[in-house]
Amino acid sequence: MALVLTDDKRRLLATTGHVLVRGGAGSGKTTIALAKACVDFDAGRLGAAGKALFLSFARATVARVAEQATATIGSDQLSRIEISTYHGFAWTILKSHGYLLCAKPGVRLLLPTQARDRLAGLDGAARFARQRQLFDEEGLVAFDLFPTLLVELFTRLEVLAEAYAFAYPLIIVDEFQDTNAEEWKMIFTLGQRSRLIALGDPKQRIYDFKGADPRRFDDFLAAFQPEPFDFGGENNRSAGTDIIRFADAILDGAFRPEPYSGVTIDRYRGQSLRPLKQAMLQAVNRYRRSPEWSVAILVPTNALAIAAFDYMRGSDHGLPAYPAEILVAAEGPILASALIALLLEPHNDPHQLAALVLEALASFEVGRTEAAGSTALTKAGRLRRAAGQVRQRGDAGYGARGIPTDVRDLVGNVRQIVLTGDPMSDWRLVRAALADSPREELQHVAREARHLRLLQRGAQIEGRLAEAWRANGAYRDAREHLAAAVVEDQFAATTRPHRGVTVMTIHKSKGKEFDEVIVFEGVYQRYLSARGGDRERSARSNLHVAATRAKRSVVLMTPLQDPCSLLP
Ligand SMILES: Nc1ncnc2c1ncn2[C@@H]1O[C@H](COP(=O)(O)OP(=O)(O)OP(=O)(O)O)[C@@H](O)[C@H]1O
Repeated sequence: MALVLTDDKRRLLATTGHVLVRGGAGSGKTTIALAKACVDFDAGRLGAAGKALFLSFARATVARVAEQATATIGSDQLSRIEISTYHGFAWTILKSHGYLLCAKPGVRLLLPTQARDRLAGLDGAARFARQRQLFDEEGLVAFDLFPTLLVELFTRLEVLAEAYAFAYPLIIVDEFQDTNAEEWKMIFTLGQRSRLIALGDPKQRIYDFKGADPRRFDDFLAAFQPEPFDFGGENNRSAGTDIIRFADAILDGAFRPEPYSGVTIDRYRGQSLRPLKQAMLQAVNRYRRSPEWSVAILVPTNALAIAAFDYMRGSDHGLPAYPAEILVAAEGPILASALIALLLEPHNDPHQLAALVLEALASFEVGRTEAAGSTALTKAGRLRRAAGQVRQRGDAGYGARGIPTDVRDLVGNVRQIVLTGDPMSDWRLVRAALADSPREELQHVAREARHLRLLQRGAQIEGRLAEAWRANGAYRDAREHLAAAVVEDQFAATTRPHRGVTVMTIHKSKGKEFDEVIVFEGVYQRYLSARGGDRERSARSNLHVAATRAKRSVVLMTPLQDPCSLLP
């Protein structure tokens, strides 16, 4: 790619202080920031050993940026640019120095699945207080606590802050519009010693519910007096189309009467996913002969993403199976897999195992969705009490019927299984035992566990289990092995950029780009959940982000029987 430089972009490359870059989707913010890092390196502004640090939220964004960088930047320059997620960067520091802030000799990550369990039912200040308590007393670090702890560490240990500033004299903060108050404090702290380049697009703010705030740009201007740049409507991603014009019109509803090139609105009939699959197959057909291409299916909810993914890969509805990939929050599958791992481990006492299964079921109930409702919390409480009964009273603790007795039967059946030492087939045997249970809750676990492949670490988990078997002739510590692989997965610096067809939620698509984007809503899983106020603003921003991911064309699908009112 030959870099096209406007006068403004040239001026940016020559700055020596803090910089704020605003600009629409695809206006080239990421690209110019990387070019700036190279210019600073060449001009000796990074010092003898300093690097430019590029911080982003999503791992796939990082992957795309890295790939882009590799294609356009020399290897000596590239070695002086470090690309990471905000979380990955903070964790690198906290895992080695976090213990200095708490009473424990070391710190451990509180995985999102565990966090959902241990923080269930808590909101706002109460949730934060509990996270703090888990850190202070147990050395457990929740993701939400990362920025706060990093600020504390750098404030108390100036020498550490100095060392990191020496290593990273230039820090580029991407997707600045979506930073919350704690993340902003972290950026503020980093900016006391390093030069900052903040990149953001107010129109792409889609994390209000996690504390993103429209005033963030003013905060930055006031705190750092950066040189401001605005690349406004420059469009490098979908040049030659009207995609950006259309996406901007989604924000205020002011659509023009003429059609928008590159944009199709498809009001589909019926309630099934068939029209979506047909649209996907048509898109694939258009790109079949290109060596590399990407099509994204973007949907409003996690559940719809999983349903669409299964539908794309299945063929029982008469359309050919297509090998799509998926990108969703994997908490449900991870918790389900933890339960299978537990059943794979050697246990002498069946009652102890049954109690652990009941507790794992409780964790699954509260942790598989983003925020557990009161029914799930009550049910989990009941399961935990049942686990206590079984532990205390053995056989007499199961009661006459209900989940505990089905768990007892499950444990009995699993103990009959002769494990082979081949992790994949043993895993499937245990999963089948769950699927065969008459109890819906246990069948649900089996269904969720099928989606463990959503995690990039399947092969690694298998390798670790195989090693455990070789060493012990049993899957000792299977849960630990699974957890270790999940931790690595959380911070895997570069997942590959997407090729072929990928299904994901709109939120997951932030910062990415694809040749073609199909945005789809079901009859019940809607883009817009309620008219007016914040809900409507956020639905408009989501659709804006979704549409602007496309390089060549975007198809927006909505049910004919009740079309989305935000579309023209
Ligand atoms: N100056 C430029 N010259 C040529 N191509 C460019 C230039 N800037 C960006 N591009 C291309 O345009 C596309 C979008 O650029 P980039 O990802 O930097 O935009 P962005 O503003 O960061 O987008 P978003 O906010 O949507 O993440 C990329 O494919 C990139 O290679």
